[in-house]
Amino acid sequence: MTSDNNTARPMIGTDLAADMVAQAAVRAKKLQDETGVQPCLAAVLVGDDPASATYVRMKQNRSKKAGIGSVSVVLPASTTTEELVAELTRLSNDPTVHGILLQHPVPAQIDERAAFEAIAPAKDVDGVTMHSFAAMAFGEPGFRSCTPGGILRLLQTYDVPLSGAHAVVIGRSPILGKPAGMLLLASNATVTYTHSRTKGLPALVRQADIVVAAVGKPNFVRGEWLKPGAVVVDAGYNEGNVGDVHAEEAAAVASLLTPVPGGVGPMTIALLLEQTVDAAEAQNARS
Ligand SMILES: Nc1nc2c(c(=O)[nH]1)N[C@@H](CN(C=O)c1ccc(C(=O)N[C@@H](CCC(=O)O)C(=O)O)cc1)CN2
Repeated sequence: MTSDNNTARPMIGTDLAADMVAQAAVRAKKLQDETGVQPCLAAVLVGDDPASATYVRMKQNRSKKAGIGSVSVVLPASTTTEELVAELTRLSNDPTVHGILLQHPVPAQIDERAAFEAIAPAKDVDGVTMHSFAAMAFGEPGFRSCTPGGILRLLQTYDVPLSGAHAVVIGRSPILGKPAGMLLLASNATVTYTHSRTKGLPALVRQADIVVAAVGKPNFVRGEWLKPGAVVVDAGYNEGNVGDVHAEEAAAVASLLTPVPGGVGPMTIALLLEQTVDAAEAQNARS
């Protein structure tokens, strides 16, 4: 239950992410010491969107701290689908590269799905290909889409009961809302997907034990939409470090709430690095 002066407990991603990166660093060093192979992540950025450039830089800085090599490919905003596919195919065939990430979004003229599919499944450490999505949907081992995978880790670490819980996911993007719902379903939650054309959204959200907001609109989810005691995951990364949930209002109603910044964001990068080491280990074992 909550009261007028309820304050939700923050579900902090920073510390957990730091632990994950530290563990990835230990594994990266072990692989390098034993085989001479340093895990390597290639980041592909198309165009000059400042936020995307910042996220790529953050991924590369944290890779470096974890002893993971990084290769950066920056392509002009005028890049065609064919040119991007050719670059991703080249990286897929490069034996010194173990993981590939294509920063989303790409400029409008590019067929983003075609580009994602040019990433070899064995190097899809960002979990964006149909191969990875299918493995996740069937509960098979494979790379998970990083933000949804990070959200699940956070919920598990904070002992949030998932089995039988009603989770409402707001947003249906292929790298966030859709896979987040599938992972919750695999943990036996009852999942309601909602999106821009959903009618009566506040009433649906009010039924949720767990809310995942992945809609890309600052302060979209209001406190009055929430059931008292709900667990609220804010996966928004809007300009100015503002989430999709009105944090102050939500804190007065929710039992657990991810902060922005410091919640889901760091978990996204930590899972990317963990999966890059997974990929390097697997490719080394095969060679
Ligand atoms: N190919 C991908 N593209 C995008 C993804 C993704 O997972 N794969 N996710 C988002 C953006 N994103 C990573 O790319 C991302 C956004 C925010 C953060 C983060 O850690 N934010 C910090 C605050 C940032 C700051 O301090 O400046 C936080 O929340 O604490 C990480 C990753 C879209 N594109």
